[in-house]
Amino acid sequence: MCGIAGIVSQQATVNSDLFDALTMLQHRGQDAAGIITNEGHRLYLRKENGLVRDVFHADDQMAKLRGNMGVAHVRYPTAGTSTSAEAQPFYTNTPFGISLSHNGNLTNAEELKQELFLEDRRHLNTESDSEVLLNVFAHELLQRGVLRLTPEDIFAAVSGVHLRCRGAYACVAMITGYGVVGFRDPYGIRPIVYGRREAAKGGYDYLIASESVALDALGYELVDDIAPGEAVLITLDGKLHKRQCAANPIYSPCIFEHVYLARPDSVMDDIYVYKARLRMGVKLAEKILRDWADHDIDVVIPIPDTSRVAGAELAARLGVLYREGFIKNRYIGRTFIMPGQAQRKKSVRQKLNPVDIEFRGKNVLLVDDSIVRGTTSKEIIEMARDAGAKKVYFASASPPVRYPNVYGIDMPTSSELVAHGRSLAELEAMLGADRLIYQDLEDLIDAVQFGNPNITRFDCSVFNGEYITQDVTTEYLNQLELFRSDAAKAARRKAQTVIELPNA
Ligand SMILES: O=P(O)(O)OC[C@H]1O[C@H](OP(=O)(O)OP(=O)(O)O)[C@H](O)[C@@H]1O
Ligand SMILES: NC(=O)CC[C@H](N)C(=O)O
Ligand SMILES: [Mg+2]
Repeated sequence: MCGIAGIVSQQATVNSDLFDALTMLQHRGQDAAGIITNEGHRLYLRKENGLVRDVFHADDQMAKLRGNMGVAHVRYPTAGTSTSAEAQPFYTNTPFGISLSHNGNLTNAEELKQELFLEDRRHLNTESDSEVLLNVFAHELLQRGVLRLTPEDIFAAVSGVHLRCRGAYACVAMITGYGVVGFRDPYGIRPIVYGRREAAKGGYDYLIASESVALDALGYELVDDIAPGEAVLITLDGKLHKRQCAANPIYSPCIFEHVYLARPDSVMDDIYVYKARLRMGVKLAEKILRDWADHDIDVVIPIPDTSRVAGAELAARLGVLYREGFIKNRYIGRTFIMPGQAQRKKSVRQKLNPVDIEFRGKNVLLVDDSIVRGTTSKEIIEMARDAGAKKVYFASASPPVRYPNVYGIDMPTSSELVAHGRSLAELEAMLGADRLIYQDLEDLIDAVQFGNPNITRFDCSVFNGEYITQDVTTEYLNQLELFRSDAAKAARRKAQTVIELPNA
């Protein structure tokens, strides 16, 4: 769930707008950030590990990113390694000079790598699936055999990508001297929207981004989502062209965006994330009232940040006090998307501190949006007890996360998921809760789908193990586990002795 952005502007420079867009998307990736811009025949790139504000810390670095068109990225790795060489945007020089930012994860990257080497004669320099995707797009464009591009050529190349790539991809690609194209896989697994802003000298500036919050902050009005399989091209002269490039697109966005990944103030696929989270709170309250009518909950306490919206509504519907019993240190990032378990565990205690008067002698219901590895819930339950709570109940606004994600969330290993293979009673004991309540999957789907009944299915694979692309075999999952478990990643980090050749 990286964050991507692309701008074609009628003004002179896009560097600060891309920086601002990335800052609005920081919650989607904390590992690395990058911006590439284009002026005339030249490209200007800066990418590095770190948060947006650290990567672009000096004014002169920003000033060097020249031009009125560019694409940008914040990374949360799901493939390859987390070295700066795999930070994005990626660049390839043939044909035309193409730069690409990708959110998602390809499920056939290994086969494509072979094809690219053996048949297309293209060189890949990293383990990143995004570099694979870029080279497939580049090869498809090269196959057009033209010197002067037209929108038709770009759309044909995107169609070619849809035929060859499987998995999740929401992308922005910049073709040097020509324009920026945004496209989305035929299932629309990861989000991507576009908007426009009137330019001072006439016409429009266009911004394509992962979430609408990026548009809000920069004064762009949301035009639409890019539909599954669709491509939206903005040429340097400010013209917009769009086309459905997939033969059989099927809207199936990832439901976990609404649970945790996205900001609540984003609207994606016409669904207001904030409202979806309120409805998750309503559904959870209904379940508690249904199954545990004589509950003795004194106070509902959310686990900041993401569960706040659902938690407040849950408390209101139960008619129970809602209190901010945990105070969050605003300088610690999101723990779930941190790279290693040791760092995640330490961060929970650094990040959240209890206000003990809200716990002392009370039966508290702690609410979180999800329980994934159990890092947060286990620590928090212990902290609530230490703060003097009489009973500690725990509710999750989503169902148990039991299966790996292969579409751009780094949950590759079922054994790392606390709910995998465990019953409710086992989980209660393991996490140390007096009672554990999970949202039912049908209720979660209802809560999200209510915002846009036209979407008839969601990717819920982390909850039900059904992978909508239908190409995810046990063998693939085993390979993924071997390569991307916390232990495997740590070993690779240690063994990394090669001097990097940054892409571009
Ligand atoms: O079971 P776990 O493996 O701990 O993962 C789940 C937790 O991680 C996320 O919080 P995070 O700190 O990433 O971000 P937030 O501040 O947006 O809630 C999520 O909101 C849960 O609190
Ligand atoms: N989370 C993502 O979208 C990751 C994008 C890409 N697979 C990478 O690892 O860089
Ligand atoms: Mg959280």
